[in-house]
Amino acid sequence: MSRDVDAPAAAHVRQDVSTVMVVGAGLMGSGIAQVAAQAGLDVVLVDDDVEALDRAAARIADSLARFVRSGSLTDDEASRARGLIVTETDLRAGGSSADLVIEAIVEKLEPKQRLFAELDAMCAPDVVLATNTSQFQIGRVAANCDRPDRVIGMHWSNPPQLMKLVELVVGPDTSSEAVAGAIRFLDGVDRRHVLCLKDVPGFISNRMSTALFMEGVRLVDEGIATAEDVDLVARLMFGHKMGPLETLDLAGLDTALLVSTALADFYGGDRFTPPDLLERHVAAGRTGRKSGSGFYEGLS
Ligand SMILES: CC(=O)CC(=O)SCCNC(=O)CCNC(=O)[C@H](O)C(C)(C)COP(=O)(O)OP(=O)(O)OC[C@H]1O[C@@H](n2cnc3c(N)ncnc32)[C@H](O)[C@@H]1OP(=O)(O)O
Ligand SMILES: NC(=O)C1=CN([C@@H]2O[C@H](COP(=O)(O)OP(=O)(O)OC[C@H]3O[C@@H](n4cnc5c(N)ncnc54)[C@H](O)[C@@H]3O)[C@@H](O)[C@H]2O)C=CC1
Repeated sequence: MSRDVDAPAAAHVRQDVSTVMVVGAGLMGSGIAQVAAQAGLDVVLVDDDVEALDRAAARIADSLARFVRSGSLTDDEASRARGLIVTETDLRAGGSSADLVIEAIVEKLEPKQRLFAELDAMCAPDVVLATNTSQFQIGRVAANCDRPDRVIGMHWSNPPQLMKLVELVVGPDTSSEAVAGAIRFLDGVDRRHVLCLKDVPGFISNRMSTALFMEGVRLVDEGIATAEDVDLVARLMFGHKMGPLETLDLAGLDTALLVSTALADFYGGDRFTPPDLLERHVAAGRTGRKSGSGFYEGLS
């Protein structure tokens, strides 16, 4: 097939990554930063909240120590990984040196769009900007960028340190070179990928999981089952490693509420609608492991 003479040539995309900037040092950003550092990459981990950076450093140290205890890492490997991560509150600290950026800030569209415009202005033109959004369409996240062909969804599973699957989401303008660069990076950090071929909210995984998670919450909210029994059905009948309510406590009820609300708004119907119980827990600050309680008590 001959190429349309008016079509712009595909922009060059940097394929070799030695420095990664991860923006957002919460549950996901800290885990992604750790995975990259364990693979020997330099990491600049940025958050606008200095306390979030302190919590991230503690979480990473704890996780590395667990890997040492289980024999998957030596002491030297753990301290090398820790030494490869620099924490910063200023985006510009990593903007000029990054070969790849992975955004993992709060699941709200405007802050993500603002951040992508800033990243677009400060990063080298051949750098891919990836978003770890749970459900926003990539075209919307990239709306204020001059490089939508170099923006991609890179949706990690929680906890990134343990989960091997990452979902790549192809936006309406994402180039095949950007997809190839993202795959090369994921291969290098020992992660498998799946490709979501259309830019739909929730992609593959969160259309599947949110429907299940919200149905689990609804069963509890309607007084039909306890959280324990809903989770036991998932574990023993379906063979899942964790039940839906345990997984929500792991992922963060606040993030899950943002995700389910956005999916319910987009798709309509009931399948993604957050039950009142989820809203009540979030309003009461019961956001799961990150706050110590959620569907279960005494979490850490
Ligand atoms: C919201 C979104 O957009 C999308 C999402 O991500 S939704 C969430 C998706 N994730 C899931 O569904 C997770 C489902 N759960 C699981 O796969 C597993 O339960 C799990 C991998 C999280 C933990 O595995 P497990 O066997 O159930 O738990 P557990 O026994 O506590 O841990 C197993 C080992 O990992 C270690 N471990 C646990 N967390 C760790 C961490 N953060 N870092 C390092 N090691 C860790 C433990 O110390 C333990 O080591 P030993 O075997 O040496 O004792
Ligand atoms: N929690 C989960 O299980 C999963 C979450 N995700 C997605 O990853 C992203 C992050 O989620 P979590 O880590 O759970 O959230 P979190 O709430 O733990 O962390 C978000 C961090 O981003 C920081 N932040 C917010 N705005 C910022 C900005 N403009 N610049 C720099 N830092 C900023 C906050 O201070 C906070 O530390 C969201 O898009 C979420 O939907 C994706 C997969 C799984």
